[in-house]
Amino acid sequence: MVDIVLDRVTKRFGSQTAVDALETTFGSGQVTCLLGPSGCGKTTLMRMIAGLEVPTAGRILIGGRDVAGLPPRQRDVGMVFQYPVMYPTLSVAENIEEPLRHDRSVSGGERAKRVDEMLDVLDMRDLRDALIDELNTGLRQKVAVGRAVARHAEVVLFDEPTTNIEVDAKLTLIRAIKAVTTRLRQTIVYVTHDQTEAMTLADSIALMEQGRIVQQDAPRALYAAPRTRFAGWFLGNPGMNYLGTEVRDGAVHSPMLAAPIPLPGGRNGQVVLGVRPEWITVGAGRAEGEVTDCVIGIGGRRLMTVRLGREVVRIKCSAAEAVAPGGWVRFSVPPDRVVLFDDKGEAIAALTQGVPA
Ligand SMILES: Nc1ncnc2c1ncn2[C@@H]1O[C@H](COP(=O)(O)OP(=O)(O)OP(=O)(O)O)[C@@H](O)[C@H]1O
Repeated sequence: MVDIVLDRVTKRFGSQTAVDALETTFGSGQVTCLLGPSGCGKTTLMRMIAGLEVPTAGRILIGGRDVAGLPPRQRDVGMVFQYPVMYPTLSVAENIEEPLRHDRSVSGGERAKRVDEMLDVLDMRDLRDALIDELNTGLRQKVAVGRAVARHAEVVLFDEPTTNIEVDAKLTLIRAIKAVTTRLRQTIVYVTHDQTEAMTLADSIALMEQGRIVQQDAPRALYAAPRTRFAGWFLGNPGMNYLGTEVRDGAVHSPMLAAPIPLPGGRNGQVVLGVRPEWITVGAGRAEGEVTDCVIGIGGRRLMTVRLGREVVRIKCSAAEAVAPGGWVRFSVPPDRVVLFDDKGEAIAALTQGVPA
């Protein structure tokens, strides 16, 4: 197994910096998801790892080896793209086997074994002899996954492989990718702007904004303890609530808190209190606001929009707890579910809480 080390990797297109002095490691045998808004540099970074784009500055090391100057073929990197290239007149099994035929180190017996392994883990045994032309886009993409990983490359790169797939087939494909990555423990870099996909697949999420990785953490840690307001907003549906909150006598005062939270450093003034909609407890508390909207979400949960003074708070709750628009609701937040941010939008480290379950 190999890790991927990025050593101040930069890519500029003219005056535009697409990737900005990235310095990090993508763990060996792990799935790292590159997540971020459109244009933040995910694909460019991926293409540099693959050798399809040359960095303007910095080094990329795969398994300790500087890959500068190595063409894509010599990098031992498999790839799955949005639009896979396949042989329409060959069967599923033949398509998976095809790249292995070019590898002299893989014997005929070994090839057959790997094709069987792929059909098995992708749950495609029944489709072994089906032609690619007969498959829908979701199944074709599964075959593309099989082709890319059957080579047993040390590194496999996925560039938004589920983008063109219908919703139902998407879940099946994600499950298949999860099964493959868990079984083979290759080092995976997976580009997506779909946070659910990243939360499902990733051992580690590298959240990108404007060519930089702003936070790299396990999905649960990134979700529970965002280090910036951007991270709190980008993850979650909807993202974190942010409320301007007063600091007085060395403590944070908010009607949402049962008691003030002491703030080290003796600062006074304002901080921003961040809280996720589902972390708010409904039914009791000092905060009371008017419900302006209430909609049904995933699993029958309700998303209420509540006016609290001049602020707007979104709250996720059960159907039984929900209050119709025009009604009033009381609510509170436990102190260990609060993230405080300074005026630059950075979490106040001393108060970043542990990762709640
Ligand atoms: N070949 C190129 N020439 C000029 N600019 C480019 C080129 N490739 C990418 N860029 C620019 O670099 C920035 C990063 O692009 P990139 O495609 O890497 O982002 P992304 O995060 O993958 O976006 P998306 O999610 O939309 O695919 C963008 O501003 C883009 O316009």
